[in-house]
Amino acid sequence: MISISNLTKKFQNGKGIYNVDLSVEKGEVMGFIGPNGAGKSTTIRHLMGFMKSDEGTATIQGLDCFKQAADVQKMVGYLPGEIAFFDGMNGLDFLNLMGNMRGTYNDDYRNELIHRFQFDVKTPIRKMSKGMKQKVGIIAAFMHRPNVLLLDEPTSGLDPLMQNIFMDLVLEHKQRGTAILMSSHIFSEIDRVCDQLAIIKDGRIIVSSPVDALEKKQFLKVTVKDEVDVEKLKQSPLVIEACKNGVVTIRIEDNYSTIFQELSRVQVLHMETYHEKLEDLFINYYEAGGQKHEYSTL
Ligand SMILES: Nc1ncnc2c1ncn2[C@@H]1O[C@H](COP(=O)(O)OP(=O)(O)OP(=O)(O)O)[C@@H](O)[C@H]1O
Repeated sequence: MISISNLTKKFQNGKGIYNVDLSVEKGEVMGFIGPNGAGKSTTIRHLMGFMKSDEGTATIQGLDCFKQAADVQKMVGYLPGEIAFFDGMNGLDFLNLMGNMRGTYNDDYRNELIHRFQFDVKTPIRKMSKGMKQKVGIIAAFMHRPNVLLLDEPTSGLDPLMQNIFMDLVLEHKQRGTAILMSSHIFSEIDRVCDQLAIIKDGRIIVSSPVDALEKKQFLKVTVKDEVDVEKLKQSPLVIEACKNGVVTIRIEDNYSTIFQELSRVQVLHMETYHEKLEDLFINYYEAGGQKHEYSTL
């Protein structure tokens, strides 16, 4: 439904996006992450037809995002990173304006969303907090039940309760077959709702993978009695990820028998398991430019 092929846009300052390939199918949520200035919003703006690429194509449901921008913009639910509001409007005025621009109305669903987000539509936009403005943007993006949603940092400014309501909403739309591309800096949110993940850095996609396929390592942190025990473990066939102050971090790789065998040779004072979080995995990519860090002996 969302398809980007070899998309390249070079700004005069040398920044931009290069050879970006992405596709999001019906009923799929793709998390789009990367450091500040990596090119997430630029990619999403091409999908909305706001920018003409130097090379490559972006299509949504078969429509060319630049050449058929008006049709794309009517169809898609778009939440920009920063929403531009007109002066003097309240929330309801803005939602009405968006409905009129699209020419599609679903008042029952719009009211349901207003209720779910506990949003006071009468508040003038100039008096709204950042979170309230974000709620207006979310309702505007979802209220026509689009087949495609492009969400640029959607939970920015939302409190944890509202973040939960938002994620439930994303899961509901995914269930009904919506294709969703969502940029985010929040790893727990990606873990919870996304099927696919793309990491962009310096304008280039460095990882594109189903979230399930990302290898999340598991570790055993063992506190041993003394340096002699530490040395014994270092000399063993176990994969030692780190050693610090008598705490040895061992990578678990379905080698439980070996682990128990080797631990029986040392005096264990304390032991706990630890799962690598999605966040740890990403930080490695962010810092290493696509090269995963290997061992670190602290
Ligand atoms: N119109 C423009 N003219 C020149 N440079 C631009 C323009 N738009 C974006 N850039 C630059 O392109 C790069 C990518 O910006 P973009 O806004 O896409 O990043 P991002 O990944 O969305 O970042 P963030 O997480 O901070 O929102 C940045 O270096 C930005 O300064």
